Amino acid sequence: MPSLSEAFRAHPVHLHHSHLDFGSAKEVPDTHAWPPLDEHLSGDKFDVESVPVIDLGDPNVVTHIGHACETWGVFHITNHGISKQLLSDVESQGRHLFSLPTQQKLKAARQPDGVAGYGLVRISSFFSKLMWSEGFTIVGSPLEHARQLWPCDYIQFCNVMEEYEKEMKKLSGRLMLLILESLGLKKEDVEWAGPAAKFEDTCAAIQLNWYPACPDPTRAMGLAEHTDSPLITILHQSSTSGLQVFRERGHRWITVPPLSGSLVVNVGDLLHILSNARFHSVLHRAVVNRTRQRLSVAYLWGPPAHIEISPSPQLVTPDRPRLYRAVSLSEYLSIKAKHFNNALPFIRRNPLV
Ligand SMILES: C=C1C[C@]23C[C@@]1(O)CC[C@H]2[C@@]12CCC[C@@](C)(C(=O)O1)[C@H]2[C@@H]3C(=O)O
Ligand SMILES: O=C(O)CCC(=O)C(=O)O
Ligand SMILES: [Fe+2]
Repeated sequence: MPSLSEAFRAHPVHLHHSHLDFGSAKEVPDTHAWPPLDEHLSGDKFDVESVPVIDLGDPNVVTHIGHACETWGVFHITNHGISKQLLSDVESQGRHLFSLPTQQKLKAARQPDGVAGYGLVRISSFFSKLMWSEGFTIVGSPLEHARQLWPCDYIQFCNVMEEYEKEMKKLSGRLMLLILESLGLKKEDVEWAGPAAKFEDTCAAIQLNWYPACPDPTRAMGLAEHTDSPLITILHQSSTSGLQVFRERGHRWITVPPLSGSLVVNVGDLLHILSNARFHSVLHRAVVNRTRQRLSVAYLWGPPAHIEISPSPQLVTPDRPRLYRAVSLSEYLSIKAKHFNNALPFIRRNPLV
């Protein structure tokens, strides 16, 4: 999605990517010290409810997905068809990348107005403290950055990431059809789905996140709370937990444990808009661990950058007036680049109109 860079060109983020050497840190320095987070660490022990697990082969899959999107905005999927081998390959390529010396990784540093490359996540600019993580974003071909990282040995990384992108794209299209059905919509209702509703033309990014072990996890933040902007995110987390979702009901953070072989699906802001707020984009964050490092691989999937997404007319009723104006992913990302977690109100329509 090269046109997405337009969204960031107007809002360059000057992050100083040469940050802490996490491996040798004996304590959390002031630059990375967040207000104490004791609640998140007890998450697992006291969680009374858990994120739904949905078998994509279940005959009632559509009902389950609709219910999960409405009540949670996040769910695990099993029977998704992505091979264990591919998940393990993508994980080992991610580890390979983050274990490179810092100076080498910085050769592929993301530019201030760019989308792809190595560095701190873009949202870091909204916080006064730094996060306990490193990221690498792939948009389109990973070739250019992979060559900077491994001048003579980049092919395997590219092959694995390209295969992952291809499989995730197929799975996203499949999930989108189930999601549309759960909203009572037909594939014909979504013009940009293209012939045979194959969703050939879409915008996507792979975000590799690396969370080193941390001497004091109560004072550090792996990835600060945010919602994802596009339609859906499919997340593969390694065997170490860290992902948490905010539960409006109960007003607390719930840990999403890694379930071997399953993937986590998040509702993004554009799906919230398309569903006229029936589905909620889930607020989530990643916490860190005292002894274990953690890798996660997020695939963020949306419509072509300039296609306008608006609340589906079938979901607008006298009881549920249209809540948002139309917005493209590109425009939405530029609003988000300015207003971050407060972006949705900027496209909210007066409910009485
Ligand atoms: C398509 C995109 C969504 C994203 C910005 C991006 O251009 C590529 C990276 C994505 C990501 C991943 C980590 C969290 C996030 C908020 C961020 O800073 O970069 C998301 C962005 C998003 O969903 O807005
Ligand atoms: O690491 C995680 O579990 C969350 C990652 C995430 O939210 C993202 O990449 O957008
Ligand atoms: Fe996210």
